[in-house]
Amino acid sequence: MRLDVVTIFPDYLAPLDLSLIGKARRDGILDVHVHDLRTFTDDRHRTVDDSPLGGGAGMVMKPEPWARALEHVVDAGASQGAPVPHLIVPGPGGVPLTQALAHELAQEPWLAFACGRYEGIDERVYEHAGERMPVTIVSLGDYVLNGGEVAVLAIVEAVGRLLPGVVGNAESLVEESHEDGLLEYPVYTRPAVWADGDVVREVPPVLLSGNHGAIAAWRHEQRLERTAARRPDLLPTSATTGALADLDVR
Ligand SMILES: Nc1cc(-c2ccc3ccn(Cc4ccccn4)c3c2)[nH]n1
Repeated sequence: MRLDVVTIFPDYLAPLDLSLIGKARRDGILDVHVHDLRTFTDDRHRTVDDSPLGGGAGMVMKPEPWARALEHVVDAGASQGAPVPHLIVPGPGGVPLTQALAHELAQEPWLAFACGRYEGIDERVYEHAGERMPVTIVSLGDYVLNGGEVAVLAIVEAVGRLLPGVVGNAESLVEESHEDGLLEYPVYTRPAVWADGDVVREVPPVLLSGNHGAIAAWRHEQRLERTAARRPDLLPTSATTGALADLDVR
């Protein structure tokens, strides 16, 4: 998979050289290109922003540098088995990043990311790009960041780890939070008895029993309990189920 990232803070994407994503790049699973938006300015001050038309606080990112940058990305990556990338633009008003969306994006051969800053990017950039490639605005959640770079790091990690060969043991991707609608079970390792100062902390005995059926059952119960306690919205409510049954809704 090819990834192109356009940003005014290229160094913000340095973490993509580290850990599993960095290894995926070295293994040729990911091909990441980071572009400095200021490369595509045409004035000696390398201006990327201006005051908002219609007034208001802050600054807005100018359209021309973005149009030039996206044209460069399309031209540079044309040999990707896809003529254009799917452009992902992080924004507080986007569709939520979910595990399902991460799986969808992991099927694509080429993603491009536009990292906005200031109060956002001139709306005509989305129109211009949308006439040339698929564009999706993606939100990490209902809070406001200062720019798109942190969101891109999160999206690249969520998508990249789903690619074959990135995570050593693919089984570890299965019983994770949000993969099958339940939160993950608690995990433990040695020592089985931890002398934490004057407190002795033991692991649940079932985990030491060697009874794999009992361990699996305990872990599933833990997932149900945790989900009910922390994310009841993820559980099919009995009331909802009842109502649907009453309405005979298929
Ligand atoms: N889930 C998310 C994503 C973002 C995000 C992504 C990109 C940009 C570019 C600029 N800003 C700041 C800003 C502030 C006010 C209104 C609009 N944007 C961003 C915020 N915040 N929360």
